Amino acid sequence: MRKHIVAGNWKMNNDLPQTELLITDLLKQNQTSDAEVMIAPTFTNLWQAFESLRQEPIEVIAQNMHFAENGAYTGEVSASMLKSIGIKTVILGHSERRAYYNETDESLAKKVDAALANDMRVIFCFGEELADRKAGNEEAVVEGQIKNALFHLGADAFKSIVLAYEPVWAIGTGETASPEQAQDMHAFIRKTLADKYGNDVADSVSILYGGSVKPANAKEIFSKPDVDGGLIGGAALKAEDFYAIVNAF
Ligand SMILES: O=C(CO)COP(=O)(O)O
Repeated sequence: MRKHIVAGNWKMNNDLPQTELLITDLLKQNQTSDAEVMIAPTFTNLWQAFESLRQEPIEVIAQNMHFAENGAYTGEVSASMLKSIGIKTVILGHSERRAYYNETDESLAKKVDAALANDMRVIFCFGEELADRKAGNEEAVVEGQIKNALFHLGADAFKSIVLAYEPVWAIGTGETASPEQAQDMHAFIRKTLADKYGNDVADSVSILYGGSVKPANAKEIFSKPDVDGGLIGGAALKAEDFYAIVNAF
């Protein structure tokens, strides 16, 4: 059975007092589903969030990291630094990082290696832009992003990889992929994995959907057989909405 995962990507939202308030609200919610729940606050609040949730079934994860262990990389944070405060999972390759910070398949491959070398789990994000979909190139784009950043790995490494399909045109726009579009792409991703690594690996990797998931559409999206969870942006900033999504499984 693949794990169901619902992860909240808080992006550059919530200062420390707001982070504490939202965590207090999250802890008032009731979980009725089997999903693993994660939140990704910004770097400055990771330690506080981790401490507040140490005994709770909510994992605190990071939004990004550098591929180097340490050195002259002003403004960056390494895997071992994250690990030293208890963080075990990192989001890599978010489309905002690709678009605004020049992250490429090549730099992401190095980040994935650094995370795995530090025994961290990776939520690897990818997805096509609107122009790609309009041109009918969405599968080729997604396949390229996965192959270039991940296909140097051995099959065993996929125990520590979660995939997150986030079509860029659906992020923060209010426009979601239809449940059928999400299912079609997730099935294609699983087939791409199966062709390279075999069915055992393909069937064991959780594939999350991200892009304007809301309480109103989560149930239908999560009902699709190849959708194993969600990476949630805007709706993760309200505890009731986030748990309505967590409980949509
Ligand atoms: O980018 C996302 C999660 O990483 C999705 O953001 P929204 O849910 O705000 O569309």
